[in-house]
Amino acid sequence: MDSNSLLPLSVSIQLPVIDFSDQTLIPGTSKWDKVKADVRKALEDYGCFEALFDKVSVELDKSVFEAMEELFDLPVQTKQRHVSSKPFHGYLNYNVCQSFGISDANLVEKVNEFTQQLWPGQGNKRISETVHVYSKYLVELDMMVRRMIMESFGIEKHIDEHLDSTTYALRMMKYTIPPDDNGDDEETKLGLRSHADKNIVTILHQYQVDGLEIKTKDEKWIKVKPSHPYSFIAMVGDSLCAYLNDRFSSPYHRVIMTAKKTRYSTALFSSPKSEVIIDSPEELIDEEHPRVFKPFAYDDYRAFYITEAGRRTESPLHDFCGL
Ligand SMILES: O=C(O)CCC(=O)C(=O)O
Ligand SMILES: [Fe+2]
Repeated sequence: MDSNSLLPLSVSIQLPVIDFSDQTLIPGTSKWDKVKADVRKALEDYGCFEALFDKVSVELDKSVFEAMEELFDLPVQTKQRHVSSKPFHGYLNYNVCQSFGISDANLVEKVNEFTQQLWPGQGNKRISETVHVYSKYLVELDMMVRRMIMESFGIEKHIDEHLDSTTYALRMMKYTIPPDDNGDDEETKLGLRSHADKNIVTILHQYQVDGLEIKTKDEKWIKVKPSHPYSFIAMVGDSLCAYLNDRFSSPYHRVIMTAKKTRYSTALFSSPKSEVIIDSPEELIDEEHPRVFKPFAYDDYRAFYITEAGRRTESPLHDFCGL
């Protein structure tokens, strides 16, 4: 059940912490294989894990934070100039959460288009560079994780095609402090409602202020307490679960604003390109693992998700394309 309205008590436990910082972490090494086994186990157990990744330096992290402060401080009419035809991209403002969703944030010209929308004529070179470099590093992390996942299932021959089948978007989010709630109305602390991501992999990062919660397989909400201020949460989305013939489940997660502090976060999403049909490789289909989903296009799945039926169901993926 999607328990938005009930907000049961959550517990603090540590997600598995996996270190991607090592420069010698390269495919084919024993270190790589060890990390790969940890990734597989964590994703089977939780659908997500905490990643340490020092390519994003303390300075870069600070620049991203400052860029977000500057962007969200712009007048609302300016922020609304960032528009997109894609759902959940562009500038959004819903309840306590505002967000900028930048398509193809790993491509410098696309980030420039974003800052040109906000500062017509001149753009903002500093913010463009910050967003672009940050996104490029997070893409590296996403690619390592996906490569490891595919190797762990013995589907190496599909890696290049799979990595090439996605695009990347960066979402920057600001959650303001919810209005006072008379103490017992938990629902007013909801920053982002419970959902599972629809894409391939999401790399989340929160700035100092906690709030992310993840639902475990036994239906307990875990408050995510990163072990390190610069770590990331890597999480699988429905499209990857479908591609892997249901070997992983995408975790339900939400944001609860209990800290009474403004919260900033970022999310890098890898998502299937529009023309790609998501279809499990035949290596993952056998007697023990019969085919679970019909092949589908991501855009059609997203279109289903924003319908009333898609929003209401607890298992949109199964309802949309389950066999
Ligand atoms: O702000 C966060 O930590 C979570 C964001 C999220 O789950 C999303 O954008 O899909
Ligand atoms: Fe999410």
